[in-house]
Amino acid sequence: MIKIENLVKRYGNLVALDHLDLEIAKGEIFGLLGPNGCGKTTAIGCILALLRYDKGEITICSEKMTPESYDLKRKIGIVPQEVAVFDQLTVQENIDYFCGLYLPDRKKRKEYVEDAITFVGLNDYKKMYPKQLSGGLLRRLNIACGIAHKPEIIFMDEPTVAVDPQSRNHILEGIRKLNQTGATIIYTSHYMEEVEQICTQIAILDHGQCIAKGTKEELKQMIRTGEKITVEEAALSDQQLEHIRQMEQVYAVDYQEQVLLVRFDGTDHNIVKLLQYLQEQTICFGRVYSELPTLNDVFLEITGKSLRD
Ligand SMILES: Nc1ncnc2c1ncn2[C@@H]1O[C@H](COP(=O)(O)OP(=O)(O)OP(=O)(O)O)[C@@H](O)[C@H]1O
Repeated sequence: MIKIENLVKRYGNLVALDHLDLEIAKGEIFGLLGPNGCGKTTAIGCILALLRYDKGEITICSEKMTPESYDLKRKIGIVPQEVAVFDQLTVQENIDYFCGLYLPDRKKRKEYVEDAITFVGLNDYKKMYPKQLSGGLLRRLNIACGIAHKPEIIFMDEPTVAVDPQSRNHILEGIRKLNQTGATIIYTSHYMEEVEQICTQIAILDHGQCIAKGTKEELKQMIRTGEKITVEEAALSDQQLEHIRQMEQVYAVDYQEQVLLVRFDGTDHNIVKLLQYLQEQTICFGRVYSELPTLNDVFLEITGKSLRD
């Protein structure tokens, strides 16, 4: 549905997109995940022909996207990172205005605007002005303005930044529902938990390049970490740490301020083996917990740094 080939975008000397290749199939919730400044917003700007680029090819529904591609634009909804609404219009009027850019038919528009208001849960606020809304409700209005014309493809650029947990869950649930009604969603975020929660395909970006792509399961299979076990308040000698390093399936051991973190290749029986060893050595310890790899581990293993850095 969307194909990006060899895309290069420079801002002066800075290469924001460095030969980026991506393909987004119809029906996906496609996550563009990466740290701040990796090029997510720039990629969206280029796809939507809002930004000129230096090199590459972008097609949407097999058509080249240009600033004049009005038929294509009607199929697309955009929820920008910064809330972009008119302060002098009410919630309802704002949604009607944005919907009207694509849908001239007034009667149909009235119905679509009502649907959008219900969809984002702003029924009690439709006569209010943006300045009267909380940050979370404003974000919901931003979404309603982007999706009211029922687009087939929706771009959402970090829609949950600075949003309270209740609105955040409402937004994530809404994205799933939009997808279930047939929309293809392109969702950018630097929150790996959200991307894991809702995205059916994920591309991890770093320095304007796609460093890995696949489903979350596929991405996690690309890395060595199978399981991470943390043991708190454990007093260990250097020799004991060395024994743990030598244990089967262990490939990395980190020990700081009495917190032991052991990474295992596989997922089988690791906790039992580790606890057995600690007991044999009569080592006292506090809380013990096991975690499966996250998308942050994928990013960490590929780039050597954390998504949160
Ligand atoms: N108009 C601009 N002029 C110069 N540099 C820019 C401009 N817009 C973005 N950049 C730079 O290009 C790189 C990519 O920025 P971009 O906003 O696309 O990243 P992002 O992944 O969307 O980050 P964020 O999550 O912070 O929005 C960054 O280094 C940024 O500083």
